[in-house]
Amino acid sequence: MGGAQLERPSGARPGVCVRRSFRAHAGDQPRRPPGPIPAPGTMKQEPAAPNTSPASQSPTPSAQFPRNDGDPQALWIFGYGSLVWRPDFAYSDSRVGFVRGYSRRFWQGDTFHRGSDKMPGRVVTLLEDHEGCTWGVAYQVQGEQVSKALKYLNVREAVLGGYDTKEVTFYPQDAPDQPLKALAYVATPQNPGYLGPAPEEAIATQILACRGFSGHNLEYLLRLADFMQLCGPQAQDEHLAAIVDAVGTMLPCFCPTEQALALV
Ligand SMILES: N[C@@H](CCC(=O)N[C@@H](CS)C(=O)NCC(=O)O)C(=O)O
Repeated sequence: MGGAQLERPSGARPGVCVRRSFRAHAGDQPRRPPGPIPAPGTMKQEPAAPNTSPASQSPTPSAQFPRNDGDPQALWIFGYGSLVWRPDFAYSDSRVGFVRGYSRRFWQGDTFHRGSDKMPGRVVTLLEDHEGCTWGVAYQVQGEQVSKALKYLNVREAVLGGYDTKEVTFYPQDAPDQPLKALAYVATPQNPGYLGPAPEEAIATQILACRGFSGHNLEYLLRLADFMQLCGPQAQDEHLAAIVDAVGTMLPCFCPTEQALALV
């Protein structure tokens, strides 16, 4: 099942989360992710099944069950990496928006989905950052969707990915004055797959070289860059853009010129 089929945002956005202070990168140039890659599949939205109490849900590894007004039995799940384009669980509603106080970093190793034991790929996690802002998609699950989603994500994110759960405050892009409590999957430095910081050029090299059961690590990077492009110019992620930039610089080395391909 595909992931986010997001409508390209139109016009100015009421909900803007812009860094309070721009941290220039050495040799910083205006950067743009590459042109759009084939859009991900359509989102799967199903009518919610009758409510079941969250107490009967499979336990989340650590965060409490974030409750919101309205339907306290519903759960919002915040995705900021592959969940943005491939949630692969049934949900009732979805919103594009952001969380404050976190920055997204390609600092988590992945030996299953986008890498192997010998060549771990790099996927994203959230880094606590007072000035940070991370854009993504929040999915609302209700009724029996809750236990199914948590059970699925526990395997995909926690067991296979090393992620733990954390409660975050999500600001919908079109209603930032009505924030929602949501569950996010975050890879902390204590998990065995954590790789931590590296120069963005080194991260780009690793991404170009790795693939796993869910596909190439480059697809993971470019689908995320495509999502950020859809969010509009106010959604900045300098770390992501720097890695995409570095990949663009290196790709010619991986793509022989016509001359090199000329038959002798
Ligand atoms: N928890 C983040 C990152 C999730 C993520 O990328 N997790 C990896 C596990 S290592 C995954 O599910 N990959 C599936 C894929 O690459 O298609 C999110 O909310 O999107």
